[in-house]
Amino acid sequence: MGAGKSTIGRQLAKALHRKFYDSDKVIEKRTGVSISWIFEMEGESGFRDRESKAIDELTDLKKVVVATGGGAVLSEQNRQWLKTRGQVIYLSASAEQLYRRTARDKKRPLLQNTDRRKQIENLLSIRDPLYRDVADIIVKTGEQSVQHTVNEVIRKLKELDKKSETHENATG
Ligand SMILES: Nc1ncnc2c1ncn2[C@@H]1O[C@H](COP(=O)(O)OP(=O)(O)O)[C@@H](O)[C@H]1O
Ligand SMILES: O=C(O)C1=C[C@@H](OP(=O)(O)O)[C@@H](O)[C@H](O)C1
Ligand SMILES: [Mg+2]
Repeated sequence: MGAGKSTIGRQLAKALHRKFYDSDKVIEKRTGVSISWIFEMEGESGFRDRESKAIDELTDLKKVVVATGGGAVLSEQNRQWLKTRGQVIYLSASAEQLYRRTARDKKRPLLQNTDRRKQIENLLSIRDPLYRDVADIIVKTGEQSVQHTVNEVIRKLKELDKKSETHENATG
């Protein structure tokens, strides 16, 4: 949360002339209520079920950019879909950066009414290995501008394409 998936994802899609989908927004549009409301009515597990359905559908589309929610990697099935159906970008950030970027947040239920700093550190320590497990590329998001980070993602995606071309040529 606060790494920049929604912000960078939207700009990346623009730059690549692809359609953009944010799984949280898809869920909100579909249900007509907010993510917070879903957490309140159905608990986290109800939200995760809806999220998984959205991830399945969105990762099945071709030539799109998808931003997931930060907890999507908790599901083994979601990780499998992400790994096998597309290229996964891990936008990594320090706990301190995530803390600062979510300072005024009221929309992320997991960050409300809690020691936000501890919660971010805790979630990051559980999730960082999962993000690394699914990621094809990792891009650090620090103090740089959104545009800078988008350019960095595009550069690394090109590198990845080159690598897979070389591999294909070598293996026939
Ligand atoms: N690379 C970045 N540099 C500075 N601020 C950023 C960056 N990415 C996102 N932000 C800011 O951080 C906040 C959270 O970003 P968001 O895209 O909602 O993250 P996520 O979808 O990963 O939770 C937004 O206010 C956004 O403008
Ligand atoms: O990390 C999480 O578990 C969550 C992250 C949120 O999305 P962002 O990562 O876009 O904030 C949203 O899916 C929900 O509040 C749960
Ligand atoms: Mg988001």
